[in-house]
Amino acid sequence: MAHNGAPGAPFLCSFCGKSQDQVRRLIAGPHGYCICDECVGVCNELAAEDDDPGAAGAGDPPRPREIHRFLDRFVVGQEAAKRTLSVAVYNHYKRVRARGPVSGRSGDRDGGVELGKSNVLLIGPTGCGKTLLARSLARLLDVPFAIVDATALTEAGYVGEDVENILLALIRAAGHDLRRAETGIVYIDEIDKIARKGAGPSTTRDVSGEGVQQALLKILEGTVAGVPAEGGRKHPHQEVLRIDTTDVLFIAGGAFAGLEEIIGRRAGVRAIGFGTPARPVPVPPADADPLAGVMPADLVEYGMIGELVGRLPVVSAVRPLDRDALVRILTEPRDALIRQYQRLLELDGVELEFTPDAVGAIAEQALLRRTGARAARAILEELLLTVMYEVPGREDVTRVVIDRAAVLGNVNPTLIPRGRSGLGEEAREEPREESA
Ligand SMILES: Nc1ncnc2c1ncn2[C@@H]1O[C@H](COP(=O)(O)OP(=O)(O)OP(=O)(O)O)[C@@H](O)[C@H]1O
Ligand SMILES: [Zn+2]
Repeated sequence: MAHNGAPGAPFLCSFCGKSQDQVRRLIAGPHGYCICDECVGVCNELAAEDDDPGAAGAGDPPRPREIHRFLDRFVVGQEAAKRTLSVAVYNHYKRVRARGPVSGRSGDRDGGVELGKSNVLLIGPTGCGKTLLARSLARLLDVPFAIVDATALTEAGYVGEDVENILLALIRAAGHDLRRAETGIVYIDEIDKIARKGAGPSTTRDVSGEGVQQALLKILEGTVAGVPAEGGRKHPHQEVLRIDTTDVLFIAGGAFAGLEEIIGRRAGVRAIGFGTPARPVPVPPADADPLAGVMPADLVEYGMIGELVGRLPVVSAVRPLDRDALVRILTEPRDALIRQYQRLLELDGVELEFTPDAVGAIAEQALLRRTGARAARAILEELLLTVMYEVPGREDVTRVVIDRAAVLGNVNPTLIPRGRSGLGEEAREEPREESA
């Protein structure tokens, strides 16, 4: 290591040996050691790699079982989707590693075998964990994650956003580090809303969804895309970022309302087709998920173009959340909704307590709204509005108890003052009609 001891001698970087006039900046440390700006940069990169174990390159990708276990910490139920995603993600990052870094790649082949991408299509009702699954995967792998809405996209030439803007969202999520962006995950929400016009029950778009689907093909498959650095439309004077999407994992999600009927009809047609079937068509059990048996042809009939379906080879379904699942979502995950509000009130020095039947009542009310766990948040928000309004500044209140009656809106939550410990009926606040 160069040591800057000799008087009069030029200062040198102790790491690379360059002198002050060969670098932009030379920083002197104690005992005559120095470091130049270039070496600081290298050190930063090394440090970033160290605390970035999931990113492409270092180490083995987590095994499907580990991925599943990690997802369990954040997502309640949806076991089928977790299994499928665990395998798809494991295979995806295994392929990425088998090929090596994008920059040093000779071609897309590995020992002559084409390692195709396994982008994922997640179907199922709204608010049941599709986005959460994708987000949790990105968290596990420590890769950049972007959510984009398919309804905002248009094919080139129409008013709206070019599909390349999907990648801009990813680049931003990667802190404008293109190499890192190339290892990320993109969740494309509402993919069902770009179904072809005239097909499927949900055709609300004016601009042909088919064009958008076409435009998505290349990006999903893997291409070097040009992304306008400022977003919006491409124009000649704009800086264009080049990003290779070969290693980007795309997860598309959509509710596909009405798909059950298409699946059912297909299954039914086969059963009552010409002649009597030689063997009876197996009837799925009554409680089976109707979406679980989805075939590519069903998605095409729904209005997705075949090529796009082909580029989303891994398909899985999330199920509607039942009362039980909603109760667990409210209470179990690390950042469960009820825990969030408890923490919030803790900051005011107040303990927030829900009786078990109160949690059940919240779940039941949420079921009625048919927006999955999203409804639970809305209900809690409405329920706790009075509490969150009243409690700050009320030095006398130490505990708030929410029971079933409070959830059902018959009475206000019980505010328990200092010195009292039980659920005193006399402490219950009367529903108030505040005069302004
Ligand atoms: N299975 C689940 N486990 C835990 N929390 C869930 C689950 N499903 C939904 N949630 C909660 O509800 C919120 C909304 O869910 P999410 O965004 O995953 O819905 P989605 O299925 O992607 O719906 P959409 O297609 O409308 O975006 C999540 O942020 C999460 O808090
Ligand atoms: Zn140096």
